[in-house]
Amino acid sequence: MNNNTKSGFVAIVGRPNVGKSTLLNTLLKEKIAITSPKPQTTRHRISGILTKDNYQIVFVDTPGMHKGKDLLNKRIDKVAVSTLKDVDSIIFVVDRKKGLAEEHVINYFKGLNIPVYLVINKIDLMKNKSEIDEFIISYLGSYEFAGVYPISAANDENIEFLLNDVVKSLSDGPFYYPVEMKTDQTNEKIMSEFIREKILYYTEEEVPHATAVVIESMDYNEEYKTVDVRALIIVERTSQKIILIGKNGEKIKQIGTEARLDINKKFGFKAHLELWIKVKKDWRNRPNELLRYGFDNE
Ligand SMILES: Nc1nc2c(ncn2[C@@H]2O[C@H](COP(=O)(O)OP(=O)(O)OP(=O)(O)O)[C@@H](O)[C@H]2O)c(=O)[nH]1
Repeated sequence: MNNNTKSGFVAIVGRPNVGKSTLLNTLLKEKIAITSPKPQTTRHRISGILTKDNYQIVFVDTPGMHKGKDLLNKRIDKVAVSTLKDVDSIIFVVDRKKGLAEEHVINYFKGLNIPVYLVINKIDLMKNKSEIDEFIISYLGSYEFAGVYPISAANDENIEFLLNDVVKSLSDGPFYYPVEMKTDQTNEKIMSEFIREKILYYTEEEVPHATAVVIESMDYNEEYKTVDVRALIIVERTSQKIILIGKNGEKIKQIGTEARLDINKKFGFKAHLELWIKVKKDWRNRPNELLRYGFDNE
């Protein structure tokens, strides 16, 4: 490490489903945040750490901000907002022209006095340059952005322009984390998120958002390079449990198999995964249950 280092915290914010977690994974060139085509995949604050010779950026991937009604959604919004007060700059990700939802997020930038980079994501889905220009124009005038970056997070397109500018706005200072560290999430958290990602992928309608996953135990065997994981999947109703189990238990088996493969790849251990499903009525509106599943007032 040299003595002229720069470092800082950068929040990635935006509406649900715009591609924040995909961008984080692309910036880090590693999967640390789960993604899915369903809105509101990310529920917690996740840090991804990018360290190069002379700089370290701690990216904070926030849950998608929107005006939700239940207690869980209110907490998620609160997490995102409190994050903004603690960072050096903000990457604001959008995937459509400005509407009320985007206004809702932009309102939180006012008075912060830090650079906000406007990222127009998913340009691979746009027809031509004039469509991209229309997007940009819809945002001009609503806030003085430090820069505008049309990108494709999924295809790793134009990311370097954004990264270069983010690096320029870092302050001189020491690194916050050891150089080899890529995330501040615990192994339990990463595993439970891998399981939740498969649930999001394989279920529809109300099931994905009525689900929480908790790792109950995790036993490593260093000699044989194996890990026994026991995970609890919480749902709100018996009908949701039945959907998750699937015909002849096929759905839960598929979820378990795919999550296990992700865990093997990430940790280099051979995982044995035991999944249990439990019904907890209305857990998303019960403060004690939220605490138990890791949704504290972080
Ligand atoms: N075509 C295309 N799809 C993308 C791109 N970036 C992300 N996506 C897709 O958009 C969906 C949402 O991506 P996420 O990264 O989970 O979005 P998010 O903003 O983190 O979502 P929340 O966790 O709900 O806040 C996924 O299906 C991604 O594959 C992109 O550049 N192009």
